[in-house]
Amino acid sequence: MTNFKDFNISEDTLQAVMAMGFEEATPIQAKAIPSGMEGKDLIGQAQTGTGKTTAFGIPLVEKVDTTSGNIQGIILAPTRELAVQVAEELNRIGTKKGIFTLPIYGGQDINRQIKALKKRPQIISATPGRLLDHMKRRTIRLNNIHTVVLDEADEMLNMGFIDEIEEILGAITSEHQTMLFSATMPKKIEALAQKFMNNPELIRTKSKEMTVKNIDQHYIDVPEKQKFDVLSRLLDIQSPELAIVFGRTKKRVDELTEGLKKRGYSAEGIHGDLSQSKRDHVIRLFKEQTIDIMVATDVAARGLDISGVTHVYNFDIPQDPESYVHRIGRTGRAGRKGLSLTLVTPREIGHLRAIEQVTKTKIERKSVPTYTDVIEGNKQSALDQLRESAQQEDNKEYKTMAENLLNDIDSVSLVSAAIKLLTKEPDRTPVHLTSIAPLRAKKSKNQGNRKRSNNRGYKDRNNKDRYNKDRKPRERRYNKDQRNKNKKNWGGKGK
Ligand SMILES: Nc1ncnc2c1ncn2[C@@H]1O[C@H](COP(=O)(O)OP(=O)(O)OP(=O)(O)O)[C@@H](O)[C@H]1O
Ligand SMILES: [Mg+2]
Repeated sequence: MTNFKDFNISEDTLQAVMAMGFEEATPIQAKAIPSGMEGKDLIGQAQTGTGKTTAFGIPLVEKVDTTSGNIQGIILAPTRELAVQVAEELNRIGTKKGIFTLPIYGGQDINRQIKALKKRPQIISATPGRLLDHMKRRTIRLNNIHTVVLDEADEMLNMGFIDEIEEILGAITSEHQTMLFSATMPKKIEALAQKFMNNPELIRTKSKEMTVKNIDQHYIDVPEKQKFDVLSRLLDIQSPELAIVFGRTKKRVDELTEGLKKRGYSAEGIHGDLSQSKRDHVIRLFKEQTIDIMVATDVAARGLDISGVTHVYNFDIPQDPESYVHRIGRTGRAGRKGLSLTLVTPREIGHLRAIEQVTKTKIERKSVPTYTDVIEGNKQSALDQLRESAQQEDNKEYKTMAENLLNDIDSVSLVSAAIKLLTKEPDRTPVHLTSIAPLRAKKSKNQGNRKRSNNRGYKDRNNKDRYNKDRKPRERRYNKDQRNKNKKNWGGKGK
């Protein structure tokens, strides 16, 4: 066990970290903070949700010269939301020292960013494209950089950001420390490390599996055409507090979101074709728990730390094991429990096995929940609801009516009728999704090098806002209490 006091860090930073509620350092923090503070180049790999941000955040903040208003540290992140989140965490760590981290990302008005830059941030947390834009306009200069962090380094390569990254790293001529962090470090990272790092120390936390143990991982073998009904049933039975549903393409995410709304769930979608304001709005609704379900492409697979996500559903099996690891890693963070469920069509079983092999995890098979399972669940919910209500004191005004009724009808018949009335019928509103082809298993060594593909939802162009911003999410058909029960077999999270 390592306490933050054991690191040789300033009182200000120590206090800031205490205020964040951290007591002990996580294993990656215990290893990476001392090396990082020595100024070594390092590659840090640790499972999702284990505190990598603070692992690089503390050494970075500690190195900043507070008497200077120059930009001294750069963090590169693959998505805008992650750049923002990392900046927020760095601002918490640096608050006592008075260190300001500014997020810089595409989709936000560049003039607004130029204005914010006048406040002299010492650290920038950026997506590569927009940072380059500022470098070209000379609104950001990198001549005083002493620390560079690549968060989710492998994903930035996957997304085809290699040219941008090389251009940015090549432009930093001052002596600097470079740190790479991710839960997955495929081999292709080595080339980047060799080119831009100085004898990097490889820091890995010991564990056989690539995924955290506190996520129960399941899959269901189901034909493509039945997937949506199965997802609806799972949502009814498991009644997740907060769930992310991953779909393969932007179109898929749009269709899934509409389908879920049609059936009365409170869901919103997020992908790279939406305007930044819409993306921000959806993330906010989800964080505030105004909506229960966020439907997303892989744009939300990496790094996002939203507390309270209990369930991750892979409506479509992820493209590769790395994507699987990161997607399911949106739950089970900071030691909490989580559940993931992947829908796999019969021809994709080989692909699932490949994921199991690379991640060294066993994904447990579950059978397709039946319509009867849902009804049984709803009956149980109705019963629990009745029981709870009966125990409350505020039913007095109904007592005379009840007594009169009981004079005419026997009590068993009466209670049976009440349960029947309270039992919700599952919503079977027809929903049509465009079919997509199954994914084929591929060897892990051929993975990666994906071009920045339209399907993965990262492109900044075509920012169409397909949703009416003012439209409120529809009320979910079942209230949470009703759906909270009967999840023993399904690992639901009742309150
Ligand atoms: N020492 C600690 N004690 C308790 N909680 C911590 C500690 N360090 C970080 N956390 C919390 O753990 C959560 C996950 O941290 P973080 O987002 O840095 O994980 P990560 O390893 O970067 O995950 P990912 O691979 O998904 O990006 C955050 O909510 C963070 O505040
Ligand atoms: Mg992270």
